[in-house]
Amino acid sequence: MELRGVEDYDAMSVLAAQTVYDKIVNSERLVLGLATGSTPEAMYDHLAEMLNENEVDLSHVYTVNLDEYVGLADDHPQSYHQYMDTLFFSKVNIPKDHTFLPDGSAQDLEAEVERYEQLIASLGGVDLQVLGIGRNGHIGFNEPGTPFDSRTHVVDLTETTVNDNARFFDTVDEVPKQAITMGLETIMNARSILLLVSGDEKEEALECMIDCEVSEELPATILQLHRDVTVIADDEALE
Ligand SMILES: N[C@@H]1[C@@H](O)[C@H](O)[C@@H](COP(=O)(O)O)O[C@@H]1O
Repeated sequence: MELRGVEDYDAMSVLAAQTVYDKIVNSERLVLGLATGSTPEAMYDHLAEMLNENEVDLSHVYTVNLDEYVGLADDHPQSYHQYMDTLFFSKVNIPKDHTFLPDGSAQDLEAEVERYEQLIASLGGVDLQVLGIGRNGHIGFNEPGTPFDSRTHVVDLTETTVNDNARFFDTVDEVPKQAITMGLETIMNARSILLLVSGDEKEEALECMIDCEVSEELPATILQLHRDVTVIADDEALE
């Protein structure tokens, strides 16, 4: 695991964007795993700017997102579909039919998780997976206790996660209580992982991800077992 410390949120975002940019321009074909949440927001901004300034052709890029809330339609303002459209896809020219997220409004959720896992496999797996981390050490929406051999699945969100994400909704009651997420094995199958961590509220989760014994109770500790993880963390998260 390579740990790169940077001064602040913006420095983290620029370095992350540069890392993804380099991978895009140096690949003949690339499957990018993408994350949502507040952490990667500025990375998407910088990345879109770099790609547009240099008029980079993106026809070789495919994207698969980590997760989506259950029960929110694609056009719901707080759905991850909307997040990705607003913050990234609408700003760059990745072909529309190359971008994928789980369908949280699917009637048959079991069929949907199976479809999504198959889709990732049919793309040839993820080359570079961008990740954030929850305060309780979750990655994607894999909450503490999720089996390490999990594939894409439906999860019940913990109270901590529901409360943490309530800031994006009008009231906490509007936060969905379930989500579809790539599983821990799905994430570990990515050839490279880029984990972004910012802010003092993530300090404990980061410290534990690096130093705690690997345990299903602390999902992010599984990353200690991956061969190619780069962590970009800012001073507040590292202090
Ligand atoms: N499902 C997302 C994760 O993918 C994200 O990494 C994490 C941290 O979010 P934030 O970056 O807003 O702190 O929680 C959310 O629940």
